[in-house]
Amino acid sequence: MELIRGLHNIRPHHQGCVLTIGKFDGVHRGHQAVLSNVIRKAREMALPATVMVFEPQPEEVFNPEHAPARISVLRDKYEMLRALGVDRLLCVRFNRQFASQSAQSFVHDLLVERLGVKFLVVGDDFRFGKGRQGDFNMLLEAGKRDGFAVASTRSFRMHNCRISSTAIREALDVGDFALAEEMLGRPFAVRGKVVHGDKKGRTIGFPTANVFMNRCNTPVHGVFAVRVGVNKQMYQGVANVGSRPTVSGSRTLLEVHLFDFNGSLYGQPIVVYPVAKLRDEKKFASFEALKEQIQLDADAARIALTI
Ligand SMILES: Cc1cc2nc3c(=O)[nH]c(=O)nc-3n(C[C@H](O)[C@H](O)[C@H](O)COP(=O)(O)O)c2cc1C
Ligand SMILES: Nc1ncnc2c1ncn2[C@@H]1O[C@H](COP(=O)(O)OP(=O)(O)O)[C@@H](O)[C@H]1O
Repeated sequence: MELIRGLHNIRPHHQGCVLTIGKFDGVHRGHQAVLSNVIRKAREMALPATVMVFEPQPEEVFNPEHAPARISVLRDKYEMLRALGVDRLLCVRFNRQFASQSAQSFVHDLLVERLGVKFLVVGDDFRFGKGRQGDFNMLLEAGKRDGFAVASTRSFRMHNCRISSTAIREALDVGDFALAEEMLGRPFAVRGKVVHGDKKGRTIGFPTANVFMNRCNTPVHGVFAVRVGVNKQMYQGVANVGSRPTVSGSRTLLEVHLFDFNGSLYGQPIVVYPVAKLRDEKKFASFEALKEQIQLDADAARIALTI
């Protein structure tokens, strides 16, 4: 899959595509259904299946305090789209200047002139351009004029519920990882590289591999029983996602203690699968009290992992 990073990297040979535009946060089963239609159409028309995403996402620019947590960071999205068979990922840098262009110019200058779209798939509630003035009907009109077809996606339902990134975030928030997995079509995971911390964990018998959380914004918070993939091996463990109020931490970290493991993980990529939520993070009166609680968490995690 080709990654086109920014509009300035679109070249004349990128003319002609079957295109879909969206956030694709989580690349869940609803997204997967849309993408498989895009790919089928692209193969039929002998054109590249192209996905346009915005980075950062519009809410993160306009309303950063209230932007929803990401289910998948761009890197994970890239991997999943590639695995599904998408040919090109166009990642548009979203900022106020980009957002201020008119709906007409977005369609005509970008979609038609530069990308040469022949078939466009968007949700029927898709809005775009300055003041969100562009909508599905405007795309249909433009398509008649400029020679491209437009199709809308229908909601993908499961147990009579619409699968959505919001529904998945809600499931993750309450620790319903089985439901999140059903909607995602794979288990939810947090990935990252192990960084150095304060070296306090080892002094209480719980060394923890620390991973920075992207954008300090994650859909899971608290203490979890987890499975951890390191170097093609799976371990069990207990993890905390939070800001560590007891030791006056600030930025959000994932910290994971692996059971029955003794070695160095610094610099290694790890993948952490939460299995059960044990409790919320809290501030303890002393580090000693926190240590006692972590021992209880570890015991509870071992039990949760055997069920
Ligand atoms: C299972 C588990 C639960 C934790 N719960 C909390 C908590 O409730 N509150 C808190 O302030 N820190 C919590 N922590 C974070 C500890 O403060 C942290 O692991 C310790 O300070 C060691 O940090 P270091 O890895 O940077 O040395 C938890 C850590 C683990 C592994
Ligand atoms: N069972 C284990 N679980 C997690 N990390 C471990 C384990 N055993 C050894 N380590 C190593 O110890 C480091 C964590 O020790 P810690 O004292 O908490 O230091 P830091 O503050 O740098 O995370 C990990 O990054 C990893 O390299």
